[in-house]
Amino acid sequence: MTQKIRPLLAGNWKMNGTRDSLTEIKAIADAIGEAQAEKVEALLCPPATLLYVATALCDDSPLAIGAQDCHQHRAGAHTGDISAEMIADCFGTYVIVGHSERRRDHGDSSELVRAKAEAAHAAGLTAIICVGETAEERQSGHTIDVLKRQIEASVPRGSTADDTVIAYEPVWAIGTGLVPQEEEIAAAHAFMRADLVARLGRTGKNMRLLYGGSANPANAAVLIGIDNVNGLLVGGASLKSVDFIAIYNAYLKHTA
Ligand SMILES: O=C[C@H](O)COP(=O)(O)O
Repeated sequence: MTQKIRPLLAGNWKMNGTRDSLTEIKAIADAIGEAQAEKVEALLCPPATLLYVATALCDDSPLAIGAQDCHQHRAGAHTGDISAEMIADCFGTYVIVGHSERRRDHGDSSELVRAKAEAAHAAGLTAIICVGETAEERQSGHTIDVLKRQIEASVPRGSTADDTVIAYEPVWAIGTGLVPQEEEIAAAHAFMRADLVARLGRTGKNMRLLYGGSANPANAAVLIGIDNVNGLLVGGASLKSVDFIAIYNAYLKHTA
């Protein structure tokens, strides 16, 4: 049976944010009540330097806090990395893996992304696994092939709708102000839904599929109304509490 999917609004701060920015996190945490969060889950992924203090700030709020990447191993000689266990130890509950900026800047392959997602699951975290095509891949008509390949290689076989979220982020839409046509997003999400159902059965029906790429308060209402879009992964517009809260309120309105 397909259950009602609780949407997820996730903010990814990327390499932005210092202690001064904690006021933004606090403002978001204060704006979201338990009753609202039952309708639309909210998550912020600040840089690792703010993780622990951010979870402490959100102690009385349903705002979830997550990290932007994790190492595939539990511990060891990996200078500069953090493990999924460390994220859980800081009371983080989510981790983004396979973001295109990690794939581009650090050469994360889909196989490595799967190992990271498995590490996240082992630590009790929910993994947000990012997939998406480049501009060249879209122009050459390979969008669906790319999504198929990335999902096949990046999503662990035993994934569940509770421990895994898939984020469709066309690389060319990230931070550019460019957003795909509604039909293009709908087609990508319909493909991902069918592919996940074929791979995972009922789990695939209930897994949340986020859209990410230049989402903002002005276009959020349209994006969240697209079939099989169960949430947004927001970069730039998550840095200011007023923008993130505006998107969150648009989501609440949509679910009312
Ligand atoms: O993780 C977030 C995405 O990369 C989207 O970033 P953006 O909203 O700044 O385009």
